[in-house]
Amino acid sequence: MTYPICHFTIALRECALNKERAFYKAVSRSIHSLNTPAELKAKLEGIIRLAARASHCAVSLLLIDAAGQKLSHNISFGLPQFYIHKGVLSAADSIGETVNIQTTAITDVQNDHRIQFPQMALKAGFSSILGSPVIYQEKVIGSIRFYCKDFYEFSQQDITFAENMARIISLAFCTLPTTTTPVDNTASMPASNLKTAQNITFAHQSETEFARLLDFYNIEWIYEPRSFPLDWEGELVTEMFTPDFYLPGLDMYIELTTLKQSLVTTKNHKLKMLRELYPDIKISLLYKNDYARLLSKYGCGPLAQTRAHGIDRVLYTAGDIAERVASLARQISDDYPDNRPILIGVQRGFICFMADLIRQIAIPLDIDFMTISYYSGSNASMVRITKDMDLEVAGRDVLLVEDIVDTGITLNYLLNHLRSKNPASLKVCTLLDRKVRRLIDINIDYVGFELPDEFVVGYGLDYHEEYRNLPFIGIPGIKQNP
Ligand SMILES: O=P(O)(O)OC[C@H]1O[C@H](OP(=O)(O)OP(=O)(O)O)[C@H](O)[C@@H]1O
Ligand SMILES: Nc1nc2[nH]cnc2c(=O)[nH]1
Repeated sequence: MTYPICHFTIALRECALNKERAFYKAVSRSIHSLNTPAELKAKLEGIIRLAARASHCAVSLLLIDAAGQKLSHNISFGLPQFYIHKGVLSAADSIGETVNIQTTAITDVQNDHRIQFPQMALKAGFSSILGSPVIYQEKVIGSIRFYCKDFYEFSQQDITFAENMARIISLAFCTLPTTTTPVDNTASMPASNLKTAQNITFAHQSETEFARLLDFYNIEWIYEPRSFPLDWEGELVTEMFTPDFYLPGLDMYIELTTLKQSLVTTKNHKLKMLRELYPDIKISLLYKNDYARLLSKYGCGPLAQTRAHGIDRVLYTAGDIAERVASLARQISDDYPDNRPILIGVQRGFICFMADLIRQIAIPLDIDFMTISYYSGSNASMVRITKDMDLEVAGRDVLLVEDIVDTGITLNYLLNHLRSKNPASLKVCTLLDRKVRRLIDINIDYVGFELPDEFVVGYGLDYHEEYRNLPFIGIPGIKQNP
């Protein structure tokens, strides 16, 4: 099918008049891509990439599943892997563009009830989101979303751009046979259909390897996100430089280099020019051996890598954890200014968390421990205490510290036990909260991270007693025995 460009002149003019050439170029190029013989997926990837580059946002195409309930990231650019796989998004409870059939803006994701994974948005550093519905055969089939790092009041130009890109995506779907509805099927898609280092076409092997390392460590990256003009003849750009990667977490561009001396010399020259022309831009030229140095800034590195044998990917780096633990410790210090709480740890997974937490708490406190074990009762798994606390709890403020709350069975049992000892107050602090698996609804006062539905190890958590000493929390490659 061929789309005459004149159909879009109004949209093009709107963009051209309203905002930067970047929007105009992205709309124009996306329309042109519709008429190329490329496959649908390649066209959509191109359109999302153009939208991301023009808007300087991470951009994702989310599609609704066949049942009309679940919304999943299908093609995205600039989103970290943990954010893409963060868990099930309910189409009805999500930010609403797919239900209200209109472009929807959220300017502060941390304080908006429509955001289903605020912790993940916080970790990814997103502050504002703009979503516009994608309509196919008069039905909303998904949405294009723009994720901004800044708190941003989206302008009419941004909204017009999002709507135009959504319309172009709808038209791209028109190349499907008319009997097919383009619903999300990412759950059943092989992993290689998702955007990872495995399915981007990189120019060089070293870039593929570097992207895999970044994916492994869950470090957000964007491939070739921006070209910097370096030389001009009049208005015409005669020399450009496109760094290989941008790492939003470090606000740094990375250019990888091979050992070919001729290329290194040219790249060094271009980098020198770039630094002179754009002094605020941080860029590094990396040799292969420099990767480790860079990764160590994230609290991971060669040491962690060797110990991480069998880990598929890192969910929270040592740096992420340290940041969250410090923030929880600040909250706890503020909440118990005068009354020396007792922090109770539950053996054994709590060990790293509690050790780090108490060292960041700025008020006097006591610590104590309990050990529990599980056994099979007549028709269910039961918990029992094999080592109780040593300190007297009556009349004291008690804070129970857990590494993870999953079904809530353990916590429920422990809270009932502690309540019977008449503490003055009883609160719970957990590093990880996997709400999706909850069987007993319990209020948790301090939560480090809301965990997606993944079995995790590291930082005290084990799989058959392995991995407790990893400095990060990751997802093991093995399937967990229930
Ligand atoms: O919410 P629930 O489903 O009850 O699960 C939570 C429990 O699981 C973990 O312990 P685990 O059994 O892994 O033992 P460990 O602390 O010795 O690693 C954690 O420390 C909690 O006590
Ligand atoms: N190691 C580990 N222990 C758990 N206990 C309950 N959930 C988990 C988990 O995800 N990992």
